[in-house]
Amino acid sequence: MSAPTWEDLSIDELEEHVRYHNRKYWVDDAPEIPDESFDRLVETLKRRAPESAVLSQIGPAGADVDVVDPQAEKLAHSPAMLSLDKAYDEETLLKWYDKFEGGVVVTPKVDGVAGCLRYDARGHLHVAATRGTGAIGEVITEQVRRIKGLPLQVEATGIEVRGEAYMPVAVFERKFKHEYASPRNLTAGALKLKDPDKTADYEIRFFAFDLLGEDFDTESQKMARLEALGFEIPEHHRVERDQIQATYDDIAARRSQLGYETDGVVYKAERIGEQERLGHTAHHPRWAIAYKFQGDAGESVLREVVWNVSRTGAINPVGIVDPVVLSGATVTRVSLHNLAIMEHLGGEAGLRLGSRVLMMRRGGVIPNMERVLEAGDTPVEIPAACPECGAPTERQNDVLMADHKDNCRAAKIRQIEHFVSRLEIKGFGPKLLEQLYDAELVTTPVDLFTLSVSELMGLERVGEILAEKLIDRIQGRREVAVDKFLQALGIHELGKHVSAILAERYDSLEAIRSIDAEAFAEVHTIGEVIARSVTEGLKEQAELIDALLEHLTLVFPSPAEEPRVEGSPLAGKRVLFTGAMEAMTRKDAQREVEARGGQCPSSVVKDLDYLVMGDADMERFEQGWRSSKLKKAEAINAQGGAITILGESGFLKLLNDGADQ
Ligand SMILES: NC(=O)c1ccc[n+]([C@@H]2O[C@H](COP(=O)([O-])OP(=O)(O)OC[C@H]3O[C@@H](n4cnc5c(N)ncnc54)[C@H](O)[C@@H]3O)[C@@H](O)[C@H]2O)c1
Ligand SMILES: [Zn+2]
Repeated sequence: MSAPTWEDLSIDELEEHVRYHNRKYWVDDAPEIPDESFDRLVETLKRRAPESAVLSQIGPAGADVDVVDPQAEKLAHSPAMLSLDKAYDEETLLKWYDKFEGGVVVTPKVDGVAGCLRYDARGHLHVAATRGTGAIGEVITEQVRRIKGLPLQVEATGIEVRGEAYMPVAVFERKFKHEYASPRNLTAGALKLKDPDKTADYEIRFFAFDLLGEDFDTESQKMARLEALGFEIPEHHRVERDQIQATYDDIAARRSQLGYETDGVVYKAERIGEQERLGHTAHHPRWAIAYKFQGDAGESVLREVVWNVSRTGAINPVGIVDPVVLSGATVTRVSLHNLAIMEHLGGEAGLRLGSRVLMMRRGGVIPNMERVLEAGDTPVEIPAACPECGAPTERQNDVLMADHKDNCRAAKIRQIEHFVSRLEIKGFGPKLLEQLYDAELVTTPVDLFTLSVSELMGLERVGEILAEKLIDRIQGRREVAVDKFLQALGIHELGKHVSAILAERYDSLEAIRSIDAEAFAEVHTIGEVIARSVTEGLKEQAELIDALLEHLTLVFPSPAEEPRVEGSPLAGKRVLFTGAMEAMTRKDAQREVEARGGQCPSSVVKDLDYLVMGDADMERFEQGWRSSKLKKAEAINAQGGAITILGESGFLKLLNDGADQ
């Protein structure tokens, strides 16, 4: 199957797409399409409209000056740090090769962040900068000093070294792969951290491949000199015309073993004299070219859409496509996420079977249907009933939902899953629950409480130790706070907030079960819809509730005010908790803060004093992970806020400080 095309776009549309994605990549650091797809897009524009002005605006410079942070200290590059010309086949490459004499040097194209390092007259690193717009970069000297293996002093005077900062794949896999899309974006982020000490945690490295300030006859000599000065250099091969394609094939074949991400192979004229003769355009040197890898993307045809009942009860589409090889693996199934996303993919006409589609592996992993290249003619049928239980479906905003019947396996498993998660009974993931359901050991939440060690041990991959642990956890939840219990019932609209209100206003479950919908609707923030859903839900679940009460004791909050701790450092402070802590629930932590005269706003506000999270999250935070709350707190601090970010241990210390006095 051929590689992706953007053939069906007009020239205006092509230009618009190029500009849009170029900005996403360079300004927002958040590309929406794989590089390969972007390169194809540019190629298509180049072929269809070689004179298009947009072609000369690609790259950081074309994304406007805001590539460079206006607040940052800047460094002017001289000569400018340019892009590379691109080739996608041997023919183009050979045409280029024939323009000069003396062969080429071939290196992998390192997919990182370009930068330059200047060493002063005594050989000390004195300034480092990003490529930025190519003409002007951001100074990142202190961050670059934290790059491991980079010489801070060299036996040379007044030189400039250029190359690529990158994150080794092993580091990405070990520390970041669950949280971040790509090592490249992470590298860019690590080099711009406000606190340069944190840069060290990213274990960034630097490949040098250019040296200014000394003269050489050949590219090979330059590489040898860089190495002698103590720089890490990428592997490089001196080759002639007949080896051009073979060298590419060889590097491509070893791509996954290189230890760093590469997006192609770079060829440079070996003789510096030839390089000077050829010169450069405003965009790239004429003496170098990048032959980019292909294969993470491919075309296929959508044949069928099947529907899965998801964990949330939504019925979601999965596309069945003609086999297509993406990054070396054959793909035939692709999640279409939900009804709205599926419809959006198909444009106005909706997604149709028989459509020619562009498939990609994002970040080389998860197959995704990127877009329809040519619409098919058979509309996808949206199921009128749940494929598992036959309950009628109905659209709810973006998803197809159904009021699943009692015998709907998927919906039942989901109900149990919700129950264990609200009761915080750890260890019961979806796989285990499916096994328990299919073995008819747990078909309702009540069954959990009569489950035995030997029954659990009969399941796949459950040994005695695990079985005992799991049973202990269930038995350890026989006393449960009433609000948790209410949430665990999985009644529509009876979530955290409403459960808390009920727990506070009533002191018995009987009272809660007999509340009057009309009266409840009057309660602040409740209203008619919620009141009706909750009261009806409690009636519908009467049987389940009765059965659960055979096993559970409900705990109501004690109305007695906790004694106030005087003189606490938390008095008058605003504290927000995020994520999970070990020693106490968030709610308990909030009570402790309030007992000390502090307040707990429900979001990151300007005058927040502390943002508190579990120690595990704190550790991740120190390694560069950022939740949206953390990002917001940092943004507020950047504008003069004074939010202290604390781990659980730090918070406990603050709590106890008060008690000491
Ligand atoms: N996904 C998107 O939406 C999107 C949008 C815009 C650009 N991009 C991607 O950005 C890149 C284009 O940026 P560009 O044109 O400025 O850079 P480029 O791809 O032309 O490459 C130039 C860079 O390659 C680096 N490089 C790595 N290894 C090298 C080696 N061995 N020898 C010499 N240089 C080496 C240099 O540091 C230089 O900065 C492309 O990969 C493109 O796909 C993607
Ligand atoms: Zn169903």
